[in-house]
Amino acid sequence: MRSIRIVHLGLGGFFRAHQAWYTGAGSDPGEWGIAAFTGRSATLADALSAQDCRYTLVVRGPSSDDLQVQKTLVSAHPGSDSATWRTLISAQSTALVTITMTEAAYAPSGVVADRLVSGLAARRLAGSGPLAVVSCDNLPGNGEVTARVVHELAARLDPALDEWITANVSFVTTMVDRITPKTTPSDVRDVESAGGWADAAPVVTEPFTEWVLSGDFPAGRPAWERAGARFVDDVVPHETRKLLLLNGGHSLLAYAGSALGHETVADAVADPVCRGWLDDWWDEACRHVPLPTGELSAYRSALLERFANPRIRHTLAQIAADGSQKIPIRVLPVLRGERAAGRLPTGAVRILAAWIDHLRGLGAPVSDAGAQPFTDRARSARDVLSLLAPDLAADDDLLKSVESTLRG
Ligand SMILES: NC(=O)c1ccc[n+]([C@@H]2O[C@H](COP(=O)([O-])OP(=O)(O)OC[C@H]3O[C@@H](n4cnc5c(N)ncnc54)[C@H](O)[C@@H]3O)[C@@H](O)[C@H]2O)c1
Ligand SMILES: O=P(O)(O)OC[C@@H](O)[C@@H](O)[C@H](O)[C@H](O)CO
Repeated sequence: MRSIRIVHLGLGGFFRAHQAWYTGAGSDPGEWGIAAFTGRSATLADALSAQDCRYTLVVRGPSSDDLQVQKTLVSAHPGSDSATWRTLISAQSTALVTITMTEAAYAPSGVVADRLVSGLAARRLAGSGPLAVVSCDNLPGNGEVTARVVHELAARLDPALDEWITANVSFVTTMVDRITPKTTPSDVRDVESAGGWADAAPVVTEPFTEWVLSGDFPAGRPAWERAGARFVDDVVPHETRKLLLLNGGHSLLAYAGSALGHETVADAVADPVCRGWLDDWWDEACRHVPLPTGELSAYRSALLERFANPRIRHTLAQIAADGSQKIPIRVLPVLRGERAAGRLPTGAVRILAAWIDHLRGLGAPVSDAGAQPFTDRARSARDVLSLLAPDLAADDDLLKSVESTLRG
């Protein structure tokens, strides 16, 4: 019998390639079972439930696949099943809540705050004691952000609950990394012919994986370090490296690469023009990552190989989504740092200009719930900048550089 010790919010591809894989590799069979909830729809929960929650993880290298059937998922639920959510969070055996919901879900009173506060209120009433909440989204200080939105909502609804959360809930900050594109119908067909069973919900991921965590686990945790996870006092240097170099590089390719007609990350990095742009960006970004130069050079080389993996079809359209949430995290810190140092960073400017071009209709389509105020202003780079980063809007040299880089 697989007992549920972890409840996950945001049942998608990444959670199944990353946290679920670490949990399977870092614990004995049946020891740390996971119950997972989708954001909204029942489709994936139903598909997984129909196959006893097992699924194939396809670890796709540049020349071959390694298929591994994953068994740590015990139950899968639609996000709308809030009664089961509260019951599972309230269970004494539950030690961890993990989250992969996208950046946009961490808005004040947004879905992450709402679900966590309702679950934690039920746990408090059940007297089930402390647990850890582990955010695995691409946000700087994701543990602190989660704590902030949860405390804000709880304090407004019930100050006694807020006090209980302070005393009982540990918010762990993590850097997560494993490139995991959306599963396609052809992935499903390939897994059926190679794996020998009709898996309706396989996940394709790259061989590389990284997880760096900082925080307390008052009710215990799997031995994730057995699978290579690292526990550190300070996640910041690791997350800055990853968010600026990997995610910032992805955003560059998503906007500037798709405007050149490229469809995937691998297509874009095979184009010497995009490669040159990536180098410009990485040269600038590296100046703002507090890690030794040698470490950054090695990371850049490895990253280029990962991006170039021709068998991983990571679409630029998927990465381009939610730019209004991602640009401030992935690009603005470098832009601000470079301007403060008196430099005009062409790599960062290119990402900003390419994002404005994307808002104007060039390249990947806009898919972003927060885009409207920016698309309304997209004809004026000054207006976009004023809304995005009011502190930079009066910087005429920067503005001129953005305007002269625009294509649309
Ligand atoms: N895919 C990757 O390579 C990768 C790598 C590192 C980190 N991540 C993080 O994991 C997140 C999820 O990635 P994924 O590939 O699993 O995506 P996915 O689309 O497969 O799954 C995301 C889940 O969250 C839900 N969701 C998303 N936004 C929501 C919202 N605003 N409200 C309610 N539900 C919402 C979706 O319905 C789905 O259940 C990313 O946004 C990122 O923060 C992904
Ligand atoms: O997942 P998002 O939407 O935050 O960003 C898209 C990609 O940049 C991202 O998913 C990377 O593939 C990932 O962060 C690699 O670990």
